[in-house]
Formats: sequence, C-alpha cells, structure tokens
Amino acid sequence: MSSSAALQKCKAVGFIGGGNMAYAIASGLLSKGVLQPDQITVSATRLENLQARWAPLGVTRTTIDNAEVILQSDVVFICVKPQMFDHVLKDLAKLKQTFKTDESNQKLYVSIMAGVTLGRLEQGLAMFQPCLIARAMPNTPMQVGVGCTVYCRTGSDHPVPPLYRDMHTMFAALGVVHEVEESKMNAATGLAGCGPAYVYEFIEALADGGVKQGIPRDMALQLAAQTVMGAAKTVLDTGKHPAVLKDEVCSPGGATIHGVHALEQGSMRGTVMNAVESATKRAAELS
Ligand SMILES: NC(=O)C1=CN([C@@H]2O[C@H](COP(=O)(O)OP(=O)(O)OC[C@H]3O[C@@H](n4cnc5c(N)ncnc54)[C@H](O)[C@@H]3O)[C@@H](O)[C@H]2O)C=CC1
Ligand SMILES: O=C(O)[C@@H]1CCC=N1
Repeated sequence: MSSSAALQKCKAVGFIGGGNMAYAIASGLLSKGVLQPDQITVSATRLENLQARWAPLGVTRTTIDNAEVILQSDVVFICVKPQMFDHVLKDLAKLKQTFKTDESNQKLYVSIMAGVTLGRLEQGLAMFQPCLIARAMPNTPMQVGVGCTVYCRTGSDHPVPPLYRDMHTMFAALGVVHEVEESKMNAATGLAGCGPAYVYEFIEALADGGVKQGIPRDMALQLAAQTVMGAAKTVLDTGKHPAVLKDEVCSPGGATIHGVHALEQGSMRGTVMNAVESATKRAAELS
C-alpha cells in the first residue's frame, strides 16, 4: 500500500516559494511515495528557474501566481524568506473579495519561515479564516528522509483536525518530528534548522585535515561524511551518551586523545554552543 493512503484529508499540496527548503520537502515526499507529482503546485518569482528545478521531479504545476497555489491546495507550505512574507501577502490581497471558505473546507497553512510567529501568521492570513495554521521548522536532510521537524500550531482542538494529522504524517515520513510549545521554536531553529550547515562545515574540515595528511580528496570526503553518519547512528541506535562513546575511542596515551586535546584547545564545544545561541537569537530577530 502506498504511504499516500495515510493522508486523510489532504489531496493537494502547495508550496509558496519553491526554493531550497520547499524542494527538500517535496522531493523527500515524492521519493517516499507520500505524494505524487500531480498533487503539487509550486510558485516562485522566476518561472524558468522554477520549471528547470521542479520538472525533473515530475511537477508541472509551476506558477508565479501565489494565489493559484492557495486555490489549488489543501495544505499550503509558505517557504519564502521571512523578509518576503509581506510581499506574498500583498500579492494575495487580490483574493480578498472572492475567496470563500467555511469550517468544512478550510485549508492548512504551514509556515516554515524562521522566526515568524503564529500571531504574525494569524494576522497576515486573516483573509483566509477560518483556516488552520502551523509554524514548522524542518531541515534540508529531509530530502534524503533523515530530517528533523518541530512545529507548533493554532488551536488545541480534540480530536486533532485531519489536516494537522496529514501535516504530521508528511513530516514524519521524512525523519523525526516533534510538536512543541511555540517558545521552543527559535531554539529548535538554531539547533536543527541551521544545524546541517554546522555539520557540513565539520565534514569539510575533517576532510581537509585528511587531505593535509596526504589522503586523496574524494576518499577524504567520503571517509569524513561516513564517519559523521556512523557516529550519529551509533548515538541514536545505542542510546549511549556521546561522552561514553568518545571514551570508547580514546585509548590511554593513544592517537584519539591527542586529537581530542587539539579540539579542546580550539574550544570546539563552546564554539558549537555559541553557534546555536547566535542562530537562536537571529531567528528571534527575524520575527
Ligand atoms: N534552507 C534551510 O535549510 C531552511 C530554511 N527554512 C526557511 O525556509 C524559507 C525558505 O528558505 P530557502 O528555501 O532556504 O530559501 P530560497 O531562497 O532557496 O527559496 C525562497 C524561494 O522563494 C521564492 N520567492 C521569493 N519571493 C517570492 C514571492 N513574493 N512569492 C513567491 N515566491 C517567492 C524565491 O524565488 C525562491 O524560490 C525561509 O523562510 C527559511 O527561514 C527553514 C528551515 C530550513
Ligand atoms: O538560515 C536561515 O535563516 C534558515 C533557517 C534555518 C535554516 N536556514
């Protein structure tokens, strides 16, 4: 049975802003079989770029008209930069006179814009009420099915409306997903939303270190990426604390502890914590 059967109410999904993160979500959902290409409508500012990127996925409903995305979709992911949200709303204002909805056919709007609060979303999307609104923070590894998403939503209806459950199903198909209080969203952004960039930097640096010691570039990159993936999988699969696993690698007087000492001298852990803190603060500013 295709996993798309698990979607209860959502027949069509739209992406306003068909850039990197929209592509990561859509390509992940398509490769998992949760969605089919003809269920997707996507918009951006330049049609040619949009078509060039999305046609290879089989997605042909591409447009520069954001209103079309709304009209075609049950679930609308808002995937523009936070600074572009006002432009999108101005664009959608033309729907004000004609858009009609009621409790029975309301849509779900899922913003993935860093920092933009549920309050701001409710205010901006007032013309589409009654509607469901969620604020989510996914990350790009969703494109390979190993992502993280945290989200919060408006209302606390029981049972949970089917479109929220469909959203949860979509995110869960692409990795781990947690519903959280809105107060945790910026921190989750600083950790998991931005985190892949920190890890890519680490992988690049690990590979550079190997190249400096004479390992060919391709092999160094493969060894670095596989080492990070293997270490991450070991943490997740064994449930052991990373410090315990680190101790298992460090032979007394051996090579690893010399490397660990060099990392400590470079304040590696403090630097990573500072990165999460800086990104969290910046996410809050973006609201
Ligand atoms: N890139 C990432 O790792 C993550 C990004 N996000 C959030 O996702 C959102 C998008 O980020 P990216 O995909 O990285 O950016 P991006 O720059 O790759 O994509 C943005 C897209 O929006 C389109 N766009 C700009 N103005 C528009 C308008 N008025 N109407 C319709 N489309 C418009 C652009 O043409 C572009 O395709 C941001 O709000 C960001 O905070 C969230 C989680 C992770
Ligand atoms: O850099 C940003 O603002 C976005 C949010 C999380 C990842 N990219």
